[in-house]
Amino acid sequence: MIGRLHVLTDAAGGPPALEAVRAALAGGAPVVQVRTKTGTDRQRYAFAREVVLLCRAAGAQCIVNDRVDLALAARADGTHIGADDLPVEVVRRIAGPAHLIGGTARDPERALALVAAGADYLGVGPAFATSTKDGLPDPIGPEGVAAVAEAVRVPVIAIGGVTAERVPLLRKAHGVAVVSAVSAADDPAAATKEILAALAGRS
Ligand SMILES: Cc1ncc(COP(=O)(O)OP(=O)(O)O)c(N)n1
Ligand SMILES: Cc1nc(C(=O)O)sc1CCOP(=O)(O)O
Ligand SMILES: [Mg+2]
Repeated sequence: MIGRLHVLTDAAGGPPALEAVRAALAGGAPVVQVRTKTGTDRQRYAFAREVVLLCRAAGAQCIVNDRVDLALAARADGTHIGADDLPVEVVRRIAGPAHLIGGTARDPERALALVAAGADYLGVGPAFATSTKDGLPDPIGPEGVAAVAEAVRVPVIAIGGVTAERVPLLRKAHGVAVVSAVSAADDPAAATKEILAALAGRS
């Protein structure tokens, strides 16, 4: 089963992003997603592999965004697949049954298609407005997240503008994914703990 808090690395990667990963793991993050958008494949592989090793030492799961080849090369636990990446059924064929596969869904229809294709969990958003990623559609709100969660049997991870204060609004989600709430925090370990406490306090 996928963990309830996914801490996504800052897209720039490199030593500052690794520091944030160390802090998030120290704060108890159960899942780290390697989300790099720049650099050579060699650099991206090296970064992913370092994160995998840190996660392994901390007992956390490691997911690689976009690229199943990097995920397998770095021996990550899974891959998160977006609309422009290889199709989920192809990733499943390449990666095998034990590999965790997440897919991005913004509505129940897409969510059902991703699950039918073999997704183990769904990232659903943007739950709230965010400046971390350009070109996103309007926020779907907690109601949009709930509509997807009610349509599928796999865990739904809400993403986009999620903060510890907003976690109670996302009652139907299995968990949440964050970038800035941890990586831009003054104290990323404390921020991670705060989000975990908010998740634990929902039920
Ligand atoms: C948990 C989770 N949910 C959604 C996303 C977004 O993925 P994607 O659509 O591939 O967009 P990028 O992150 O690649 O910009 C995610 N990464 N994680
Ligand atoms: C990478 C990403 N994907 C989203 C989606 O809705 O698919 S929202 C998002 C950015 C999440 O960053 P923050 O926690 O700083 O808002
Ligand atoms: Mg992606």
